[in-house]
Amino acid sequence: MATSMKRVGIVGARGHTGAELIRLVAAHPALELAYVSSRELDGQRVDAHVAEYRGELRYTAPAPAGLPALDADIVVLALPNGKASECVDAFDAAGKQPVIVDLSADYRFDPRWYYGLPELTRAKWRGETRISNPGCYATAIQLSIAPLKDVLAAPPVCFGVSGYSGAGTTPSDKNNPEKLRDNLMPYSLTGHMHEKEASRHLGIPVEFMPHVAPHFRGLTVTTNLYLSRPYKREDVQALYQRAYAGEKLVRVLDEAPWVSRIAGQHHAELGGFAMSADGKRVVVVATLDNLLKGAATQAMQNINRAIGIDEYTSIPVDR
Ligand SMILES: NC(=O)C1=CN([C@@H]2O[C@H](COP(=O)(O)OP(=O)(O)OC[C@H]3O[C@@H](n4cnc5c(N)ncnc54)[C@H](OP(=O)(O)O)[C@@H]3O)[C@@H](O)[C@H]2O)C=CC1
Ligand SMILES: CC(=O)N[C@@H](CCC(=O)OP(=O)(O)O)C(=O)O
Repeated sequence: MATSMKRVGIVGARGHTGAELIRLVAAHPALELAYVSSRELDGQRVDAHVAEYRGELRYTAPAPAGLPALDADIVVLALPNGKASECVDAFDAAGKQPVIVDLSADYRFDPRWYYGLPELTRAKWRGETRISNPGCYATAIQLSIAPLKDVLAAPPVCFGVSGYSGAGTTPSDKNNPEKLRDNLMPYSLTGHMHEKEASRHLGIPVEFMPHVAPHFRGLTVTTNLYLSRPYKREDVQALYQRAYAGEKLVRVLDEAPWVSRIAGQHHAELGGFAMSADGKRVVVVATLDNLLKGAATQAMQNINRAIGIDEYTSIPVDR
């Protein structure tokens, strides 16, 4: 084992996002797993559940108070919403300060935490080691709106459709394949957490209407933007191309992207740019894999930056 390897602990590693993180860490040249936690899989071998991981590690189920003693350099919290603070408090109480990346919504409104959506907030990082990872829809919404946010005549309206892995593994209507068959399930049509999150971080009000669909992974956000003056389609598209020039994980397309093409991919796609006849309304379509750019891949970008290595290490970015 190379001594320069940083050790990662994943708390909530049985879940969909935890499993994706195990894959990314397994492929990483500078990271190794210190521990992966799951109450349900306690004692079982990791390689029995995540084939990409090769090693002897088994899942364990430490209580939050036991986490600091496990001595990870980086701790990823992949727990349901509302569960992060007991872990964070345990590190505070023990006087330990690993890099903590929280995948839940718990710290997305806390100014003491860095909100890590690198393509939009990279310049705001001040060396914080507490990083709040954005929500999946909130990532797609912000990437869709950011290039035009200063020329809008009204709040953007975003229609979202997610695969059901977005609803995690705790059984509910939103991840029940029986109830989703031949169905599109609307929910939280006003006031969704990601509506508040995107509004807060863009600094403008955003309206968001989520739905969940029968596919497993990948989401689409279709956003209607009213513009304060007429634009030509090529000018809008050029604005997006400029905004994301050099971004390896954001691709600006001509046509509207399809969710079926983004499953398993690490980047987000933006396209469509359908203009109204008067040039004062544009519709932008975004897709991303909610478990990757919407969660684990974005967390890996944030971890890489926090430990001072290339942001894309271990993330496949081939075109
Ligand atoms: N799924 C997605 O697309 C995205 C999810 N997120 C966020 O990431 C986090 C994880 O999501 P996801 O992987 O989908 O969730 P899952 O439901 O798939 O996994 C949750 C994990 O937490 C553990 N867990 C569940 N309940 C508790 C509890 N009460 N106390 C301690 N551990 C618990 C589970 O393991 P065990 O029960 O075995 O201990 C499991 O490992 C959530 O906050 C989610 O909002 C963010 C972006 C996208
Ligand atoms: C389909 C589905 O249910 N999706 C989840 C979003 C997943 C996510 O990013 O959640 P957090 O903001 O909690 O991290 C939802 O709408 O709550």
